[in-house]
Amino acid sequence: MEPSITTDYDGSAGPIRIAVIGGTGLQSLPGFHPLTTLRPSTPWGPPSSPITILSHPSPTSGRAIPIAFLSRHGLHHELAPHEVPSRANIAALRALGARAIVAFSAVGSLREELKPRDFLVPDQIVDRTKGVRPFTFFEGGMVGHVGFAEPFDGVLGAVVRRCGESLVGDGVRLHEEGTLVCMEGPQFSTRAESNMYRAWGGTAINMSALPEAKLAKEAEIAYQMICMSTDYDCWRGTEESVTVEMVMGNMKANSENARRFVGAVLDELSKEEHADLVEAKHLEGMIKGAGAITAPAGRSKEALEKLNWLFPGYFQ
Ligand SMILES: CSC[C@H]1O[C@H](OP(=O)(O)O)[C@H](O)[C@@H]1O
Ligand SMILES: Nc1ncnc2[nH]cnc12
Repeated sequence: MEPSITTDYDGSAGPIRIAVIGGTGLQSLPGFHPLTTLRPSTPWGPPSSPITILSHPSPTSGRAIPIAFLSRHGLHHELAPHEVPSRANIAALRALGARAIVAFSAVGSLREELKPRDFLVPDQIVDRTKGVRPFTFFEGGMVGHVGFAEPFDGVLGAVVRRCGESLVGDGVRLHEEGTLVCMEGPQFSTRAESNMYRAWGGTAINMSALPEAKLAKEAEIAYQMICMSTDYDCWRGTEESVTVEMVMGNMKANSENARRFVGAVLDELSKEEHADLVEAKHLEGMIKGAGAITAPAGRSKEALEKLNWLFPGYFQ
């Protein structure tokens, strides 16, 4: 099976290494110059949305760097969290060349100090999805086990955390660490659940970190989620529980900050000094060992075909 990316992108702006996944309220990246739009297909189906290739000028060399942008819930937020085709999303971005992904997410705050409109760069995840979402590339005759102790990429995370200065507004803060609880949804939590997540040490809650982060790990892609707090979920007895209007209202009101933050992160990642990071050189080949547990005699042709689409030449 050949990679079947329909590529109008002629590569003239150089290889695509950096991708942004937009979440709720961030279906596009206004203010960035679009070069082309791609409609890729993958062995796991089409991704959530067309992939826009944007041109971003490197602040150091002035060179235009191509950035891939994908909208997690579709162009019009038509995909529920459990319907997001995360395997296709990650596979399509990797096939395009992306090795560093910055993923945005609107989250509920589980901590007083994480105020609505504050940002959080989490370093841990607790999985509260229910096993209904496809969550691995390794199945059907090719078993693989990757380490997930660090669900986000530490090197990419360090770069993202340095960009907090780009945020403007009264008291808007960047919180540099925290545990993200990823629940199944689409219904929000009960108060008992919300209090339990707080007792577990959760900092914030969303419905999108998984399986996205797991699949990026399997795909040898440096991945960091950037969260914007939109509500206090339902644990605070004193005020109204989370609603969609609350989430969208805060996302909209703070969209300029989200855009500034992405811009600052892209500025930083476009610098020559991060060339190895955006190629994820530190992860290259990692999956070869992790996927070698199935002896050749037990490997199915179908599984090998799919995996070789994603990792050409890795597995025989
Ligand atoms: C509209 S509130 C719930 C919705 O918002 C978050 O989306 P995303 O992570 O894509 O920004 C959350 O995960 C839920 O999917
Ligand atoms: N309270 C909440 N729970 C789950 N996902 C969310 N996304 C934004 N707010 C949320």
